Amino acid sequence: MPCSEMEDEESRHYRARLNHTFVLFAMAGLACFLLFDYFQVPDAWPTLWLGRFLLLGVCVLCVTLLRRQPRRPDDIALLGAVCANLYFCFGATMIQDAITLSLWNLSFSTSMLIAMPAWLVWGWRYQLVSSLPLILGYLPLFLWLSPLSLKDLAGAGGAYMVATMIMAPALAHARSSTFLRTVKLRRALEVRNAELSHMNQQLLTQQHELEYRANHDLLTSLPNRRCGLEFLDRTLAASLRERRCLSILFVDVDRLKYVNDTFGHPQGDRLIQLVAAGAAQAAGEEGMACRLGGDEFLVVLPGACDMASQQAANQLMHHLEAQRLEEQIAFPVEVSIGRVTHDSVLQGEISVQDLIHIADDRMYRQKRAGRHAVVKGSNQQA
Ligand SMILES: Nc1nc2c(ncn2[C@@H]2O[C@H](COP(=O)(O)OP(=O)(O)OP(=O)(O)O)[C@@H](O)[C@H]2O)c(=O)[nH]1
Repeated sequence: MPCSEMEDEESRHYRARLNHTFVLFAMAGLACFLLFDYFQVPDAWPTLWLGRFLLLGVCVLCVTLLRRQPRRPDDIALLGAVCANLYFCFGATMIQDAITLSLWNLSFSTSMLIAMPAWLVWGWRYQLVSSLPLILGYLPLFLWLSPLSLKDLAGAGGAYMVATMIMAPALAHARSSTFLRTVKLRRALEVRNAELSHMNQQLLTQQHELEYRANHDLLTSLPNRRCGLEFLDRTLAASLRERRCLSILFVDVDRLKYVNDTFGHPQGDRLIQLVAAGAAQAAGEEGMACRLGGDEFLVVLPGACDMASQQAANQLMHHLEAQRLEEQIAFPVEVSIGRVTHDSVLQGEISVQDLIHIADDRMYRQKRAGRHAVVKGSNQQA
């Protein structure tokens, strides 16, 4: 829905609500003045009451129509206001004394001056149309039907009434333009807020993507070197503190260059991905496998002593062999693994660098010894 239409829609709903409240208030006011008619205009109260009840009927009709969310709620309120002002003109002609006429005039003028601009959001034209019966009808009717003179009328709030008729449209205009400006600003604010939250969402998505890229290797989706070493650092510290075992596997793909050169780089990539999947599986739920770079991987096994780490290494080798057979891969899917287990109870402190260095060394020893195997042991066996 275009912005301007939404603005109209919102403004209309708001106007309908205000008009509805205003008519209810007007009804309460009309009912309260029944006693005024009875005591202050004893000769004509039945006629005034008849008029008041007719007017209350019109108000009920207005309320009913306003509740149906009409397209032009101001027109309905205008109908009520015109009828009320007509009644006011006729009622004034039935009053016999100047004091009561003053009260009558003041009550209506005040409601026009204060109540209407306070409750309704009318442009000056509507306000003017509503006042037309007063402007055009009051004086002729008064001169024709009232027993009082023009002098009495002048002393009974006549000047105040004239001032009211001039000021009411001006007040209505000021109120209406402020209201429309507020609606427009609120709508603009909502649109801007929606844009900002959309942009925020996009930024969050981008931030997550950047975080992922900063911590992961895109070819294998494994954590990258930095992330893996951070994990090892934390895990080693926890193992030393809790006096638990910790094992790592330094995994290097065998003959990747040969696979690249003979079967092409995509197959080389595939080999790397196969090893990565195997390493992740061997790491299990508690551990972590990361790609250190090129064809090197690190598997961190928290809590794994010698036997468990040997099992993990074997699991990796078997996984690769099984994959090769299952997918009928023509090139070798093999790795050399340098395995280190550190038992903090028996061996005390060790640094991450030393741990990796030992594992790396063992892996190279295996390479030199003919590849595709695990060099095993605790770090003291190095
Ligand atoms: N396809 C592919 N090749 C890579 C990637 N990263 C590194 N390489 C290649 O992997 C090869 C690694 O060579 P080497 O270190 O000699 O290792 P190798 O050929 O596996 O030999 P050994 O480790 O001795 O068995 C190099 O030719 C690199 O260009 C990669 O992401 N994809």
